[in-house]
Amino acid sequence: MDAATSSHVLPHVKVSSSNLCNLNRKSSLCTRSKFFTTASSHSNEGERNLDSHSRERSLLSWSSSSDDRSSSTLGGELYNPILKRNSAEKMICSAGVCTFPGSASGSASHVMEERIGVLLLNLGGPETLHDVQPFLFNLFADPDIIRLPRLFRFLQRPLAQLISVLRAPKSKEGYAAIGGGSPLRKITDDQANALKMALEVKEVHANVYVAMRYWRPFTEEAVQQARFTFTLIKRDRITRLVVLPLYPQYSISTTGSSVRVLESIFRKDASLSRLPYSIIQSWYQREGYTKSMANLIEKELQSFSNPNEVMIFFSAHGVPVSYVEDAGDPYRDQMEECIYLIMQELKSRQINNDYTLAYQSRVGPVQWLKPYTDEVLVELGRKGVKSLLAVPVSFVSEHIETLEEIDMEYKELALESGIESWGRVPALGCTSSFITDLADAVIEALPSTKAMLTSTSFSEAVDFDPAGYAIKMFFGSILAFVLLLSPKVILAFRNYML
Ligand SMILES: C=CC1=C(C)c2cc3[nH]c(cc4nc(cc5[nH]c(cc1n2)c(C)c5CCC(=O)O)C(CCC(=O)O)=C4C)c(C)c3C=C
Ligand SMILES: [Fe+2]
Repeated sequence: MDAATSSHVLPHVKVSSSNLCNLNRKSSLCTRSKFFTTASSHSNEGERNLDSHSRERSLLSWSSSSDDRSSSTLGGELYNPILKRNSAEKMICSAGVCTFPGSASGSASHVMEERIGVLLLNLGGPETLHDVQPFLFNLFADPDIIRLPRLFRFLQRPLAQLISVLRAPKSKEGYAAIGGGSPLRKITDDQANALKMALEVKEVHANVYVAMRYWRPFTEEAVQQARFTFTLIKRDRITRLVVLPLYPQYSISTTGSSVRVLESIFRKDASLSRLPYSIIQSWYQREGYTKSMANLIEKELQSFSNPNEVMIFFSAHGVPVSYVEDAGDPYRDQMEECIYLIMQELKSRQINNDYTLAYQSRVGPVQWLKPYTDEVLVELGRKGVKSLLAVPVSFVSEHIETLEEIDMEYKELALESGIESWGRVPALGCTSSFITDLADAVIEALPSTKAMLTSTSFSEAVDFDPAGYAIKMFFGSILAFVLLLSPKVILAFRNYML
């Protein structure tokens, strides 16, 4: 994982948890009455089995009960949005410092200080052409990208080396065509800053961090790079973390992979394993996202001479079919639901265009999700479709697959196939309605943060590896025995030699 950071130290504000709520609402945040998110505090809930029923779907609502009025140690008037998860569980924020019942420091007798962190997870991309092959190596060395049977896992890295070397020339061409590198890091950093600002507007002061899965400017190993981010999270003494993958839909190959690495780091680190955190597994179903996408589509349709006749062409990054059919990846289901929700939103605005969904960017010899974007474009041209609006839907930043694959390759193919008018919806990037909604998602996820482990002893117990312990004990005993006897052994040896 790569780590770019945008760290702003939280104000040191202490609030007594017995002096909590003075609900003087100043923000639009508090006008919402109902919404839901898909936040989970356990990755294993999310990693392999994330159909819409098994995911934790929590209905949250804002409360403005006057019972919660009080003053804080800061004095003066406070703004305290209270987030209710259920009647027993409340998050209370004051001047950016939030209190949560059930947290170790949250008992009424404690004066506590919460430092909120948000960790954005993204894929990362090579920043120069020189980075392309090592970036591809990191990608293909990921067992969630090339899924080898356990028995053949030892081949993962040699295979990654081979494939990355073979793929690099084609990838380099693509990156060269978009200016010599991926724009992903800059866009993600901008999104991190925008999210921080959006949270500030809602009076939630948070540090926002970025962790990339496969690249950053330094050529370190993924896990070491991630450790860099976590060092910052520890340095900033974050007490509550919301993990927000920048993928609207969950896939084993994206969110699943990043979360797997993140949790393995947490598991091995005593202080991180006690940090309450919550993972927003997917957020394609949020109104803020679907409305923002619909806004972009509506706007772009206006650039056609006959907006009603334009085919809306959703193009999603594909995954191998085996992910969905064998490993239970919810990606396809979520993608279809996502398109449905966006279209519902458009229909509510009397936009009833034809639409279709296809999958792009397949790599390698296996079957990927169908239909394939290139084949559908040719088919649509053959059927007489004249105007087409491409909508990239699996990612919220511009990247090689929008800037090169869609804007260049697919556009050319479409025009060759008989499509006369071509348009493309930009990626959401820092669109304010979208970022504001991500801020809401973060706030909604705060009450469900939960530490991996809760006590030192338990942490030590989980770190305990019986096989390793037995080996260490065995060799340790031999060493101790030798050391104990060594003067005698040396003496005996000397006697023998002399
Ligand atoms: C939802 C988004 C993505 C899914 C799902 C996904 C799966 C996936 N990708 C590959 C192989 C490659 N991906 C590459 C680049 C790339 N992939 C995504 C997103 C998803 N990938 C993004 C945003 C990017 C671009 C980053 C950038 O630099 O701009 C590449 C490298 C580019 C290329 O050579 O085409 C490869 C290779 C697999 C195998 C996979 C699922 C198993
Ligand atoms: Fe990809």
